[in-house]
Amino acid sequence: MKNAGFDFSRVKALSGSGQQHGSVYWRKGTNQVLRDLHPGKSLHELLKGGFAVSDSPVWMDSSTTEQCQYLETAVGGAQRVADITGSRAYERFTGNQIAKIYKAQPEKYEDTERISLVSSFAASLFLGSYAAIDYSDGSGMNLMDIFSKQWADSCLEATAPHLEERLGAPVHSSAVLGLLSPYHVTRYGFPEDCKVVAFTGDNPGSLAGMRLQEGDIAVSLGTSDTVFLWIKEPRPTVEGHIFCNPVDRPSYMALICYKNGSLTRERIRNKCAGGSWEVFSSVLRTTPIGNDGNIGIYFDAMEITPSAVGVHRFDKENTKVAGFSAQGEIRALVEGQFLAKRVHAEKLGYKIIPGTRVLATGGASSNKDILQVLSDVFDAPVYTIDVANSACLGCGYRALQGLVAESGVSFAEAVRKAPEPQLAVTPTPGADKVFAPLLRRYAELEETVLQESKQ
Ligand SMILES: Nc1ncnc2c1ncn2[C@@H]1O[C@H](COP(=O)(O)OP(=O)(O)O)[C@@H](O)[C@H]1O
Ligand SMILES: O=C(CO)[C@@H](O)[C@H](O)COP(=O)(O)O
Repeated sequence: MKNAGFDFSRVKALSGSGQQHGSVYWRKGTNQVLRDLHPGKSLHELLKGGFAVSDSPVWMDSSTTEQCQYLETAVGGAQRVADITGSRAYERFTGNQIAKIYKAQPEKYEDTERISLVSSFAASLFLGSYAAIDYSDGSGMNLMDIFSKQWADSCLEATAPHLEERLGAPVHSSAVLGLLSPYHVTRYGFPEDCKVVAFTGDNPGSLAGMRLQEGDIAVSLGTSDTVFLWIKEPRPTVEGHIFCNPVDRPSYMALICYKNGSLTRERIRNKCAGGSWEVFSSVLRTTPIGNDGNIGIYFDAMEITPSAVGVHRFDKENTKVAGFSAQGEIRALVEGQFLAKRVHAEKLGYKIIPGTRVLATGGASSNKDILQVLSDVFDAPVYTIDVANSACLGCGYRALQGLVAESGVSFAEAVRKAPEPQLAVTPTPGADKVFAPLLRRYAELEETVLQESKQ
């Protein structure tokens, strides 16, 4: 940005977002290094000795089943963990990752002064000291009570010793953390009074960027696929997650995450469409809605929702088949992925009503033919915003909100001049009748696959 001539002197506040659940382990003494950053040197050079753990775990890690089982047993069961933290114990959630590091590498845990999420790590670089974790991203750790918004003692105790001091107190997501570090003021020409607003997770950032309203459903088609909703009265269950809402303090967001998103679409594109999104799209345009009753469930990697693995194909009689034609495979994949999302969102209490909008974001939301299937399965219009990177845009909006939040201005008022989402596609007439029986069948077939996976 500096090379491109960006005028940093006009920046009043900044915020940001990071991939959820990942964790960074700062070595003892590094807070002082952050305070004394020399503007003549790069951050890479200054901080290269600053980490107790060199390979930070990210959300795709699923090696902590043992820690999850321990947490659920210690706290009183899966539903009890969900009642407190918004989610039952999940492998990628940060608390379980911390527990594994404590067990496998106790000397590294001992050498850790502070544990950040990816979001609060990035905020720390701008703040020039350890930045607090915000309530919304903090909800993805299996450590925070999402109702009292404090770390939950029972979860801390089951995770690792002296953890609270390594986490620091969480803050609300529009909190001003402090002024930008002098390092950036000198190096880039930011004003001295530029404020750093709490950073948050990529999905909460997207909720802000899409300006989600109650009643909307957002579908993010990034590396992971996620579905999220704005909710007022959360009832955590053992499926899906409840996070604190990043833009409205009394509200919450529900989130369902799928590991087999774009990477699985890319695999089928490579196998059945010669590696071309154009060919993949043309197949979606020319194959029949409902795929002649054929349904596919594609879990290349162990799925999160539900916890099952493998590729499962069924014909219109629900009989397992070994394969589909290349065209049938592409349609089965995309329809199956969206049938799953609607079935799971409805299980969480979501109702598709007249006026429902589906807001799509993430890399694959640039593909109109994929969005058409989404619209047909949900029987609702799909909207997109100008930029696919809604998490980033949302954090620009949240920086603005942070400047005015203390004077009681709501997020909606703060961003009222921002462009509205644009209508991308509407449902194909008659698609609702095709998908009504397929939704029931998908739910039953998924249950069968889940039971088989448990054997
Ligand atoms: N035209 C397209 N059709 C379908 N998927 C696409 C298209 N262009 C990009 N993608 C997918 O978008 C994904 C990246 O999305 P992005 O939101 O940038 O990821 P992340 O969630 O990691 O930030 C890629 O994995 C790619 O498969
Ligand atoms: O684990 C989750 C949400 O709970 C993921 O959605 C991550 O937040 C990262 O997603 P990508 O940006 O890699 O799609």
